[in-house]
Amino acid sequence: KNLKSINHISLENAMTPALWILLSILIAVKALLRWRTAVEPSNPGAALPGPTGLPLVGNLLDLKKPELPVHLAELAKRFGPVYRLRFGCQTLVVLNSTEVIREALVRKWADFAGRPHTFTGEAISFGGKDLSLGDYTPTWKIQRKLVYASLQHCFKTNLEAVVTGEARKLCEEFRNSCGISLDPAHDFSMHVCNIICSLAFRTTFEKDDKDFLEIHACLDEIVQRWGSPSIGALDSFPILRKFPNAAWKSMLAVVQKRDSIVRRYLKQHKDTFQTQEVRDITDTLIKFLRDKEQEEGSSVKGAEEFSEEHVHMAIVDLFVGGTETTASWLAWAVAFLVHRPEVQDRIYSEICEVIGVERLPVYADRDRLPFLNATITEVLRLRPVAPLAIPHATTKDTSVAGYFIPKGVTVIPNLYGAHHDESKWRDPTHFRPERFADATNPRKAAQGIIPFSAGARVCLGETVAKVELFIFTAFLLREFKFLPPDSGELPDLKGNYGIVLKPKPYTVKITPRATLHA
Ligand code: HEM
Repeated sequence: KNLKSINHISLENAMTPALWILLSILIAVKALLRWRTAVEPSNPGAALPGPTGLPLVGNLLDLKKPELPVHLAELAKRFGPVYRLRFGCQTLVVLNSTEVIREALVRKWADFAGRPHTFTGEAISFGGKDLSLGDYTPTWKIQRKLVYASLQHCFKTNLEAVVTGEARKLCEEFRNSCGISLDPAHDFSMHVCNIICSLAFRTTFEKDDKDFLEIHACLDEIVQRWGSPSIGALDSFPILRKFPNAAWKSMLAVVQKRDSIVRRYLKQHKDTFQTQEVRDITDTLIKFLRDKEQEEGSSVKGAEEFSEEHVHMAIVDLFVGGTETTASWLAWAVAFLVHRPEVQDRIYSEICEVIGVERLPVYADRDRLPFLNATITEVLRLRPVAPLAIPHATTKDTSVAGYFIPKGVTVIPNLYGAHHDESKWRDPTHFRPERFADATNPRKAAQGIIPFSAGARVCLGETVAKVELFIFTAFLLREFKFLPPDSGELPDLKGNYGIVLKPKPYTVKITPRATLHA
């Protein structure tokens, strides 16, 4: 009867402002209830503290902050070292201290070894066949073991020679540019990329090589775009995938270009690492796993799914992981050293005293150069180049610091936050290598940082990176002094916070130290 009478009321009369308000409230409440059930199917992180979010978009405003790791560290001052954020249909748990990160990633490593399945991640990696973005599956374990075994093989056979060769070439180039104000970022990228190229393809790029510029531009663009909000939103708000997205379309075009370059390289360098050696190692590894599992009476999990695409993506990962990170670290090291020339002088004196001028530094010298090591550690602390690591996902219901964390939740280890924890570090924002050099136990002090993350997903290139950081820094500071450019402008130490934390472009003047014999 009521409905009938409503039918007789004209639309204009019915839609009075009061009715509009009532309807809007009803829609908002319904959306809020729906959103809550979607985000917390079993009311998981209810006990976890965290900032209040807006309906539907949750903590989007927090996650859009330009200096995200810094902002997340600020939130930890209010909510403690473990808290949650909500974003669309996702709940994120942020870990902000060395203790909670180690508890999760080391003590409960298997619980936190997963990666979130994202629409964008799967689209750029042949459906998740990626080493760094792939979830914790039996096939992923084979992929990781394979790459680890290959890198260990390189490490034992020719890593130091390859790194030394590139450090020598870099010094030669800087020698030719002495007295000129220049931006060293491009040179760092090229020589570090050449290390990966030497290891993977047994070939190197020449300066300004077209292929190098192309692959570098592709990977740089993918890393930059992937961190952008317009692409990130596709993972959190599935509805947006139905609408045209120019940024996503052009990112897919770059991914295609990346794949065609890598494919071309895989074809061109048939008899090197990624083909014969990788296949040999894969075969040996799978045979080993088969034998082992046959003994135990079950088949090798994941071996059937292992494909060429897993090798392809592993090579892409080595390029991305191995170029952007180390090159950015070198650029940060020089930027900080220009601000503190007396640190450069102290390292130079240490090298002269321990190694002398007759021979070149070798990796075995590292324990005898404590101040150089302290400087490397301090740059890793202040500017962890992967400040939020790569998002992890819980593989089962678990807990951190007593808080319940359900299966399938995205976990962000804020390495930057852990390295700037005021309860741990005095003057955490200041560049002071002395904090490690003058510590009673410098080795123990250095254990307070986790720039390579930890546990099942610890950086696969950590050993390679450590050789690179030591050899490059020792070679450069033994031969040159880095000064502000003629304009006198010091490098900006704030940086651009993307997936990789890079310094803003700057220029320096490189001057030779003294006549060296080696
Ligand atoms: C200063 C240098 C470097 C730093 C600070 C660094 C740091 C990191 C961090 C924080 C992660 C994420 C770990 C996690 O998700 O918890 C990572 C992952 C990774 N890194 Fe590095 N990295 C560096 C250099 C390298 C190099 C030289 C390579 C290759 C030769 C490399 C290859 C990788 C790979 C393949 C992964 C993915 C591992 C996985 O998901 O299992 N990295 N790195």
